[in-house]
Amino acid sequence: MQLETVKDLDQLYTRAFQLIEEQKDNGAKTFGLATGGTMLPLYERIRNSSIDFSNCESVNLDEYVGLPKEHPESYLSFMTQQLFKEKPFKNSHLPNGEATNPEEEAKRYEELLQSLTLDFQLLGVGENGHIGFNEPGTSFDSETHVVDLTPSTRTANARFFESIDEVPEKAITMGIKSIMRAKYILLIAVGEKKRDAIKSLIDGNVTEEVPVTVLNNHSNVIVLTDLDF
Ligand SMILES: N[C@@H]1[C@@H](O)[C@H](O)[C@@H](COP(=O)(O)O)O[C@@H]1O
Repeated sequence: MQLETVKDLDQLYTRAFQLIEEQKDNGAKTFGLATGGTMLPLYERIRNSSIDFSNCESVNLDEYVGLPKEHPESYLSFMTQQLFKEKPFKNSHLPNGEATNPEEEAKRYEELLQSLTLDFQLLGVGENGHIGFNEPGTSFDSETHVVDLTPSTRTANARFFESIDEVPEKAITMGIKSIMRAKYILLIAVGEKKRDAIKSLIDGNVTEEVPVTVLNNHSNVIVLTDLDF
């Protein structure tokens, strides 16, 4: 794992953009994308650049279950607004959170992922160390599945909704194993709230209790953060 601390956020996102561009120039065709506040300045950078993804595919990590696609906080809406509208990919895939049978949908999404080669995966991290929506305790062998969101994750994400009651209770997420198949992973962690999660990652004690620590088992990970350790 390569850790890069960049104090200045403007420089941090410039570096993140540069790493994505480098991957694309090196032939990456399938990009795993992430949502969350951390990604907003990065997507803005991409929107304002001349990078062209029209020959690439994207797959997103996760989607809320039961939130209408057109809800502004669905991850499909987030991605459309922040990226796809201005920077379309040849195909963009997200789990369908409105599927009548979410378990079947998770299976379909996993099969789709396995039919692609995930060249690159962008990751944020939850305050409790979750990646995608793989909450603490998720098996490292997990593939795409339906999850019950923890109270701490629902509380953290409540800032995007009118009230916590509106935050969905379930989501479909790529599993830890699905994420670990990516050839190259870029994790971005900004702000003190992410300190405990990144500290656990750096300490190297790999445990399912802190999902992000699994990245110690991957040979091609870069962690970009504004935190000093
Ligand atoms: N499912 C997403 C994660 O993929 C993301 O990493 C996390 C952190 O979000 P933020 O960047 O807003 O802190 O939020 C959500 O739970």
